[in-house]
Amino acid sequence: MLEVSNVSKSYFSGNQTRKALNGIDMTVSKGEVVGLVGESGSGKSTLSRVVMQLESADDGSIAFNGQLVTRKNRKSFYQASQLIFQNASAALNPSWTVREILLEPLRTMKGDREAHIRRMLGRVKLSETYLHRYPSELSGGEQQRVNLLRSLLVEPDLLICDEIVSNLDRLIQREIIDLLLELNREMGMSILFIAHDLPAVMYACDRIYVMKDGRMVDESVKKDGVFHFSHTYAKRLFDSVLGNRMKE
Ligand SMILES: Nc1ncnc2c1ncn2[C@@H]1O[C@H](COP(=O)(O)OP(=O)(O)OP(=O)(O)O)[C@@H](O)[C@H]1O
Repeated sequence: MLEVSNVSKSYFSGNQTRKALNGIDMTVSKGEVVGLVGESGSGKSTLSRVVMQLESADDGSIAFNGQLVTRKNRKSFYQASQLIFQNASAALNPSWTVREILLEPLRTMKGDREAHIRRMLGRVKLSETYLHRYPSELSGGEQQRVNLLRSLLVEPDLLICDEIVSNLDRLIQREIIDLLLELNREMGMSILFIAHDLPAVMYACDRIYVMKDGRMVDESVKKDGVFHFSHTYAKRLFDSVLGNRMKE
């Protein structure tokens, strides 16, 4: 479904060039939940922005269902693929009600948009009473549900979640992750789950990529609930949490 091939990206600042992405290969197949981890600054968010064509790659290609994704055709890609960020409150327009926020992505939809929203509210376990509230009247977890729902309304095939549970407490984190997994099972939606929280990634994902200094250094598929890494850095990273897993 999503195929990232040999993608590189450099930034220039203060007379210096820094390679944020260095020959990255990554795939996400239909219905797969894939994790992307790595220390701060390893390039995870840059990769998600390049995939979404919010920034251009210097080299390499992004393909979705066999079609090359470019800045020119990114609008049609956005029907099939959605990106959500960590900071839900910043992503939601504070002067709009939840109803207005949710109507916005459906501007071009034909048919009963309000009915579609009411149907989808249940999926993220919010009631209709929330429709008239403003973002400031919602808890962090509720804001992230609205943010998530806004992305789900267009029924994407792929959801890229960039640190979406980082600011939430453990219980709410678990609720949001379980919600994502339910959507994955029921709608067959693929998920690229970018996070620092290794126990959460190990719990949620079928396969995990590990990035370091702009390179993809390791990859592992979950077998009998366990991941096996071979790269020294990845091993060290995951060994430190083995006794501390988010229990299924
Ligand atoms: N707009 C930019 N201009 C210059 N350098 C940038 C820019 N965006 C990112 N970088 C640099 O690129 C590298 C990768 O950053 P990126 O935000 O992708 O890392 P990350 O793995 O997502 O980190 P974190 O986990 O802290 O969010 C870092 O060295 C960062 O300083």
